[in-house]
Amino acid sequence: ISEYLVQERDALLVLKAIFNDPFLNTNWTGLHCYADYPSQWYGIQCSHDDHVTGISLQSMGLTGKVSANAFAYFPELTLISLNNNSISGNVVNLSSNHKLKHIDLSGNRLYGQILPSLLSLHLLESLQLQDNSLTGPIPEFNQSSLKVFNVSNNNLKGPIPTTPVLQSFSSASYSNNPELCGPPSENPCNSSAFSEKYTSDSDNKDSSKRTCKFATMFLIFDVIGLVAVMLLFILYYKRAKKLKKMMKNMQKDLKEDGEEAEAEAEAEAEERVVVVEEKREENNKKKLIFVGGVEAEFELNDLFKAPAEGLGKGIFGNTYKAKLEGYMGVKSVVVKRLRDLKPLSDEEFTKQVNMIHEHHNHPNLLPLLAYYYSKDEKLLVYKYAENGNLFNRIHVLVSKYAGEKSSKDRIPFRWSSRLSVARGVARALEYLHINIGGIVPHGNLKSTNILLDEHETVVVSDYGLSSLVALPIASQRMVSYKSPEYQSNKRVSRKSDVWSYGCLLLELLTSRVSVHSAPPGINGVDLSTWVHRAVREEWTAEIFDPEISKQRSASHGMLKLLQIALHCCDKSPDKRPEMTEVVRVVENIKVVESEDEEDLSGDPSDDSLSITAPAMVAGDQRL
Ligand SMILES: Nc1ncnc2c1ncn2[C@@H]1O[C@H](COP(=O)(O)OP(=O)(O)OP(=O)(O)O)[C@@H](O)[C@H]1O
Repeated sequence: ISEYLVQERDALLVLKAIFNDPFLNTNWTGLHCYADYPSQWYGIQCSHDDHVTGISLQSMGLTGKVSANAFAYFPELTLISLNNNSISGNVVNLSSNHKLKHIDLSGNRLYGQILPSLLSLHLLESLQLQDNSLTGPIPEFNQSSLKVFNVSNNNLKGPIPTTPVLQSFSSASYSNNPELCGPPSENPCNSSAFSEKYTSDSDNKDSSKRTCKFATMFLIFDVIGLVAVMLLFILYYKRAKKLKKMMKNMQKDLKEDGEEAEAEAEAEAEERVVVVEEKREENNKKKLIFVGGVEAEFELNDLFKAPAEGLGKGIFGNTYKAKLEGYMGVKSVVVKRLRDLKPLSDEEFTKQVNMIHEHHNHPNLLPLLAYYYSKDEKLLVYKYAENGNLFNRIHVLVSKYAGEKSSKDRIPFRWSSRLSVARGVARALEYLHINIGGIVPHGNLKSTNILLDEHETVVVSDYGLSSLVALPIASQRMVSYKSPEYQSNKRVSRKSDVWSYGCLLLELLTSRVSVHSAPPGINGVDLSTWVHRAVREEWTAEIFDPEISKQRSASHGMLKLLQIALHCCDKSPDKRPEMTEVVRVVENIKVVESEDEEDLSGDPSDDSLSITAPAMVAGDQRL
């Protein structure tokens, strides 16, 4: 392979050593960046001639101090995205990466100044450095290509340069830098601490007087200093001879001592190796614990060695799909690397996990296969759900025909499939509410946690984990904590799960993303408010996803499900139904036999849904 590719591979290996991440340590093993074998270089994008073009390692809990030239050996790099890690060091020198278009280093622990060398990146389109500890002034960015810029939540100082490009961004791009001033920030430059440094004209006279005084004082100090240095020099000269003699003796002693010290250091290093070995052995002794009668078909090492694909980062940490080929029964498994948990002892963790697998035996709950616990690593291993999650099924378009890029569509998601999802989730939630104690049995019911297995059976994931999450994180990220009761009196209960179920039903019926469970970066709608508004403003026919609303024979069932959804979403928890009641009503909705019966006239205003829905929403929503 060419010298350049070797250089790039070596630079990746340096990064690997810096991050020292157990997953990357086992995954980054390729000879060099092959476009065809991305799994050997997780997060690395390669060009067709095998150069590194992108480094995309977001939210992986990476640590380590990145050196200034860590990226200098990737001349083809167009993207660096390391956001939401804990990487420290200065903002790296990227002046030799002329092709860079996107830099996202936000949410790390970077410090020091933003390097002016970034000004030489003429193709730069986005620069995101927010949520770090950067200091100093903002360089005068003026690349016309720059469309996204964010340096908020740092400690940057001084006036924002008046270049047209920097002035075109909103104040949000600069917020929370107390010593940054001038437009577009909301902090005027003549105020507060800033004014002391960048003095106004009226202060200039005073300051020049002060400068004069200081100059005289400095002159006196200089003279005194000079005399002192001369005296010291004479003293030094006198003692030099004595010192020379002492040095000679010392060198002799040192030589003898050095031999002894070397031997000591060697012994110390050997001792350290033994400790590390012992620790490694201790970890190895801890094995994957298989639960629920699952046969131990693979070991921890197999998981680490298996080709892995990142599925995403959730509230508990990163989730990977690992392909274990050659094992009977299980082909792919999902590994959740638990991070950001409440501090837990081995016993507490095991108790919680036992609670999960003791109750996993329900056809609509995703079974836990195994778990692993050590001080540094906590893993949960689940069965891989072949047909993905409900969020993607509802919202994501896929290529209709392989190879035809323009023809994109959704996998058909007919009324009967949606009804069976509503039923499966209701049954799973009822089971959790009846069988698992605790205040919030699920706590995070949303469409990315509803999975479809190889038989299209709906399985709910992430149950039994809510009590592992610390309250500040739970209140930011878990769906139950978005409920009206948590907003008003900071309390959640099983009824918060019922509310989440109502939101999920509305997502299922409308095919709109719910604001309460939208994945990061995706905007959603407050669906309950939106449905009520749709009725009030008489565009009721638009509530339902056209894909199902044209199945006219199912309209009664759809209205019934909408009624249940709104009842579950009632602002007052006491007025919401129990899940047992919900299951009863959802089970009673008739499955329409013929799915082909469609209203081909395409006139939505003629739909019975638009006549019945207002009465239902305005009137009694009880089940
Ligand atoms: N067993 C599984 N089979 C298939 N896909 C899964 C499985 N478990 C999780 N996923 C998918 O992997 C992705 C990441 O999951 P993860 O649970 O880490 O985060 P999340 O569901 O997006 O958020 P949260 O942690 O808040 O629930 C999601 O898209 C999820 O649907």
